[in-house]
Amino acid sequence: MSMTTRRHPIAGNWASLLLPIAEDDSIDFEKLGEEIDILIAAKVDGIYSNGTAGEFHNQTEAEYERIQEMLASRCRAAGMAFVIGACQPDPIIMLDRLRRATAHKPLAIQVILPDWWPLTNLEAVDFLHRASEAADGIPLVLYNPPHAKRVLSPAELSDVCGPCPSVVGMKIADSDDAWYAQARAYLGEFSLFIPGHHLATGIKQGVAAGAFSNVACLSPHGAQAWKELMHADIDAALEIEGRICAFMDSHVVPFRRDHGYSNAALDKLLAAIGNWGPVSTRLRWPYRFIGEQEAKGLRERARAMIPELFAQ
Ligand SMILES: CC(=O)N[C@H]1[C@H]([C@H](O)[C@H](O)CO)O[C@](O)(C(=O)O)C[C@@H]1O
Repeated sequence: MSMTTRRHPIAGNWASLLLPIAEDDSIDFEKLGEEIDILIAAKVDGIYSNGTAGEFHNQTEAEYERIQEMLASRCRAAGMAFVIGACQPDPIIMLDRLRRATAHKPLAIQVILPDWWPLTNLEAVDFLHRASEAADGIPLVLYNPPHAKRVLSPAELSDVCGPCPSVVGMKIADSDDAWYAQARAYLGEFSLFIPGHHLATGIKQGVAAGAFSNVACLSPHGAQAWKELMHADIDAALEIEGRICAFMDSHVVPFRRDHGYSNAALDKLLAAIGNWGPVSTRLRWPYRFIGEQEAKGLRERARAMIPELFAQ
């Protein structure tokens, strides 16, 4: 497949569907419906389910089904783009989730590489071929997070995804200028999604198509406005990025670095700081979550450091 035919228009600011978890550890589906409607009203570029922040690793198959059905029906009615995460560490369950996702006709389906015993490149190509067949024409985005068993370099991503034409994008962590140079050299034909708080840098570098974004966890509407500013005035957007990163470094990252909370716990903290919808900081057992009072304590700080994200 040539560079021009693989290029897919998927891009922009994608909001993560976070699960409202009740005190008894059940998913509150009524609140989930409200959350989807709020994200649709925020006019984000798209909504994606079942990322790490969507706790794909900690739900039953029946819950998986109900989450995707709810997202797809509401997005379809509103004309909102959506992506379904079929991600699962177990390849058999992942392929089954992927097959079931195709019925909803999402813009794309996200997969990871099977993640118990790390795959070789040959095994990864084999897996992506089988996933492409199961996806039945729906494009795939490979999610290779920094905590994956194998974190692939741009050259390795090209080796693994190149032979599988259904893979149109990748959701990966960025790094320094040398990484960006490698990404330009090897991954030009793919839509690359990088961490939300680096999106202005990724766009300035000519590499990022968008982000499945932690900034959208904090403020879906504000993250959308910030993304639009990147196309109008990249220097202004970079200046805001500096303050977003400063906020994350001083007030959010320490929960992981110093106290061992998971990335999903951080994303739910961001949503509770933003206070835009019915999502609390609660994660499903056995994962520990950050107390709601921490979020309340950071609301003013976030608004003082990055007012642009909260302007309506
Ligand atoms: C910093 C940031 O944006 N983190 C986001 C990451 C990255 O997009 C991904 O790891 C690629 O770097 O994806 C999530 O974990 C996810 O899929 O649920 C949401 C989280 O908010």
